[in-house]
Amino acid sequence: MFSFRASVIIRTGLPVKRRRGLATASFRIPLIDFSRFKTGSPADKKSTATEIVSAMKESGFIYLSNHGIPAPTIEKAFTRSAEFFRLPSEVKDKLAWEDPRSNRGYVKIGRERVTQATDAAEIAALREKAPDFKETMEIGRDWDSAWKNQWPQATDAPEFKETMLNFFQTCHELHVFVMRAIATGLELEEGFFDQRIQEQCHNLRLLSYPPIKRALLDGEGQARAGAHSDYGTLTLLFQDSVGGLEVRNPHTGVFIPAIPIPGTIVVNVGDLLARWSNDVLRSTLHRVVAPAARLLNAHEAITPARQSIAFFCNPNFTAEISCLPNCGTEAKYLPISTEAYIVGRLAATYS
Ligand SMILES: O=C(O)CCC(=O)C(=O)O
Ligand SMILES: [Fe+2]
Repeated sequence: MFSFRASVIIRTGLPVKRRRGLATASFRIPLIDFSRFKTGSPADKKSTATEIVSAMKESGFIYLSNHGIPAPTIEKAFTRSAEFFRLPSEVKDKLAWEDPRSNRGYVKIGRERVTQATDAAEIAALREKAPDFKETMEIGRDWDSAWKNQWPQATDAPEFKETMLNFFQTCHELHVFVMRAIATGLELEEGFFDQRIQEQCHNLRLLSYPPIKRALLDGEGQARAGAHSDYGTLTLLFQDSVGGLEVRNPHTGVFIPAIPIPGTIVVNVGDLLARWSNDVLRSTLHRVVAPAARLLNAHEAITPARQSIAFFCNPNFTAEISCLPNCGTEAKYLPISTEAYIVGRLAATYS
């Protein structure tokens, strides 16, 4: 599955005019060996944390290698996810996503339109004109007292539930480590975030981008997933070898491919962590476009199917998100609870 050639750093090298002269806008998504933080010497640990935080200040995106999640665990999650999406529509539709407060269930193609627009009418018009060409399955913590996951029957999707619950837990644990690295890199106490993220208010999203005719993706504003930022602290993104994820260089506005690198996880900062850090850390726009299409015949081309899994990490829903220490002297934003922020964003993007 993960068979693409690896490349470590992406640079656009485009010149950009800054207030004080001309600078080269290099845009990097660095590849960071996370074992140096988890098991390295104190000096290795500190330098890795600093490297992560500087990348999160600059591009908001990193590739993490040696992250500790075994390849077979990821492969199993991809296999079970693919099996789920192959179920008949009638079966999946019975598990439909219903409420942004729950944010659980199956989202069929066209129901979500990720965007930076905030006006509900504008988003509805975009969804009508250029919906996202993807279907997703959203999974939350399974022990929530108010909201229940929408599990398929075990007879329809054997081992789906167990696999996804294990994967959820595994991703949560990695998230805790990455947040420790961020705390260290921000010169906070290493465990600063631990108590603020332990309730696992996260969202595991399985994504399936079906093969589609190239012509359908050629419309204005049309992408497999429109340009957007994520909402929470961090996103852990697992992608197959097809490609299509692009990240916007904030200095030039140019989107550049975040090509799949075998064995790595793409980690990006979400809006809530950017807000928490008073915009010291950057939540960067990204999108999914269709990779090169295969010709069906002389007139039509088809893009290959793509699969990815995003683990959207959130602080505890009741956590108050207000300017972190060491992130400027003046808070740019009013304090807000995680829940108020996330539910507000989700309510605007779904039909
Ligand atoms: O599928 C991908 O590679 C990215 C998906 C994504 O950015 C999202 O769901 O927020
Ligand atoms: Fe995203």
